[in-house]
Amino acid sequence: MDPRPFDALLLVSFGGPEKPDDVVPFLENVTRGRGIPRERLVEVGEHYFGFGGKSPINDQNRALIAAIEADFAEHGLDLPVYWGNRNWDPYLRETTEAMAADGVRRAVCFVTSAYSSYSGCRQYRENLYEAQLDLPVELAKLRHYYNHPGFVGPFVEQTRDALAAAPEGTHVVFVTHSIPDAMNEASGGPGAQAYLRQHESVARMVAGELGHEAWSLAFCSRSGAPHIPWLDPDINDHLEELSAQGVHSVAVVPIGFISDHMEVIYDLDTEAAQTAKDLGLDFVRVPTPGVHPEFVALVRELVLERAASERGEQPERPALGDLGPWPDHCPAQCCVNAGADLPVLP
Ligand SMILES: CC1=C(CCC(=O)O)c2cc3nc(cc4[nH]c(cc5[nH]c(cc1n2)c(C)c5CCC(=O)O)c(CCC(=O)O)c4C)C(CCC(=O)O)=C3C
Ligand SMILES: [Fe+2]
Repeated sequence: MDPRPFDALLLVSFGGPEKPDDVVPFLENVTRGRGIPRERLVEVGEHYFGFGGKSPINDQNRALIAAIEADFAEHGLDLPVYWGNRNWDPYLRETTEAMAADGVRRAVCFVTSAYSSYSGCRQYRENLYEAQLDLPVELAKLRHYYNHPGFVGPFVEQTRDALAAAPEGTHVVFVTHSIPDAMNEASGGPGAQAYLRQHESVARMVAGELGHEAWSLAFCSRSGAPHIPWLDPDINDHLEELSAQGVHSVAVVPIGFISDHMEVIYDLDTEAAQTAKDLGLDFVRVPTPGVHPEFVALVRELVLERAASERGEQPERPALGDLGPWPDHCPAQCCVNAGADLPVLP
């Protein structure tokens, strides 16, 4: 259990409002310079207000950190765990300042987003670059883990359980966050479409593992202006299509999310569930990894893998499916956002 050269783990996440007064400033943080229409912001604000002005994401990160600390202790891994967000308190910069004051010099970063995209990867690398600027703390971001057994395994297990309790002929709909087509094109490098390919690979793996042939991939949480193309089909349109094709039962598997974010509890559990109800479709939503022990163990395994790699060893790099393990460092033009040229963590 040798974490050297690292002396801390930093959990890096999105952040979310804790109370009604936080909602508008949070949305302003998220959308600064992102060109999101006003109507969309009002609508998304309503989703948060509908849940008491509180996002589930912060409590989920607190639970994940507690589970990681327990797992580290159980395995004799002596590494303090810190937490910093892009859009809400505790902010990344404040956390790295606290880390510097505590004497941390080299921290490994686990980001709560599993796939390649500007929003889920490069933007975090921009944030991490800024967070460590002029501080004596060096940060290292862990590789993407969408195809790690500790991420895929819980989906396989929990989809199997859901199907065992669901009617014969249940169609599996894998769901992730929609992103603009252009963001998908740029993900993983110009024209690489890593975001879509990675999700297709995970969906194929889970369905293949279960020997389940009736499945598809759909998207939720589209925002942006209507004339800009985003990945589709939208989950609600897709449910209508499935119903028209004679499907009478669906299991929705949110492979794009590591825990039950607002997108999951609103866009899937509230909105898509209502669409299914209106169509007379049986609807079950499969859990996200959350604090599943295999997922918690993934964090430790990735930390030790990267530590070994930094020490010049050649650790095993577990990866399922046909895309192979993502490298420790993203390629140079990975997930570039059109128009922006901000410095990033290597
Ligand atoms: C790929 C992706 C992930 C990665 C998956 C992951 O990290 O898990 C993610 C995570 C999240 N996104 C979140 C919330 C929001 N995202 C927004 C806007 C956007 N997201 C986008 C994509 C993604 N987003 C995009 C392309 C936009 C358009 C603006 C832009 O081009 O940047 C907006 C603005 C309003 C709206 O447009 O919806 C909000 C409020 C929360 C918190 C949820 C909670 O509170 O539980 C989380 C974890
Ligand atoms: Fe988002």
